[in-house]
Amino acid sequence: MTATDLPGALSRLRAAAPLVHNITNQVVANFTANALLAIGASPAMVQAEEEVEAFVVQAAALVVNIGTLLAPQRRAMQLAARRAGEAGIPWVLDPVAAGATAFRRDTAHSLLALRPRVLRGNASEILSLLGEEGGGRGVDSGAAPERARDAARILARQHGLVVAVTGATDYVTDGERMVALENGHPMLTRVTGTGCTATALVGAFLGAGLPPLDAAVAGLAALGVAAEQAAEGTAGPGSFQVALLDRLHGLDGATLAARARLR
Ligand SMILES: Nc1ncnc2c1ncn2[C@@H]1O[C@H](COP(=O)(O)OP(=O)(O)OP(=O)(O)O)[C@@H](O)[C@H]1O
Ligand SMILES: Cc1ncsc1CCO
Ligand SMILES: [Mg+2]
Repeated sequence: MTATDLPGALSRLRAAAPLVHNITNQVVANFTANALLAIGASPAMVQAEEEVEAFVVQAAALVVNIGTLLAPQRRAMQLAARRAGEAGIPWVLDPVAAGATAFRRDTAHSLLALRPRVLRGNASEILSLLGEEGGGRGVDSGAAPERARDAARILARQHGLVVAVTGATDYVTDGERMVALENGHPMLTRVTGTGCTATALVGAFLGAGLPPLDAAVAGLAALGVAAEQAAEGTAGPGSFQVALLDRLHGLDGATLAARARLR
């Protein structure tokens, strides 16, 4: 995956308009649904354990995010992830605050065992999944993404998936290749749920049929470039958040390729 592949990835997403099934947290449900619509996907937030298996098979991809985890929701996540695996529907895991409590840690590990195609977290979350001290504070990272690069590579190999660690620089690895992305803007840390949005966008590219590494790079690049554009001339987090939706909607392939800083 190089910057020149990004326009094709974006057109593919918009042509497919994939139905993305989200089981996510109550903080970001509205914003991530809007971000998915803005980029050209079709979001649905469906989390009752009674219906997630019947729903997920209608979707192109599943996004699982443990941000405001409750026991019934955890059961729904496990049911949906297992069914997605059986049906060959790709899914992405966001292990929000995985190191903070045993409940989150155990849930994240049980979901990892169900083989998501992509795991996306901040550095503290990725470190904690490998049993290392990640220094997280609640949902926020206390470590630089560079510290979690090795952990990401090991987790990717152990579980046979793609791991994306986000921060000032994002790193995406399948255990062999390592792509670094230098897009984004500090304002992304002043609005809640931008990591969750990154995860959902990765889900949209998975749903468009991209291979996991390409989907992760495309999702993070799209968010990073849209955020840079959104930050131009906004006064603070409120207007930035609104501008981010506008920029995801207006994002074009040529601009994405020109502004993406991949190495
Ligand atoms: N200092 C920074 N400069 C530029 N971009 C950043 C910076 N920090 C984070 N980002 C970007 O912000 C987005 C969210 O990443 P982050 O690592 O903050 O996720 P997170 O901690 O899971 O967030 P949340 O829990 O609020 O959803 C990513 O696209 C990342 O590249
Ligand atoms: C603030 C917050 N608390 C639980 S999930 C969430 C959204 C960012 O991860
Ligand atoms: Mg997060």
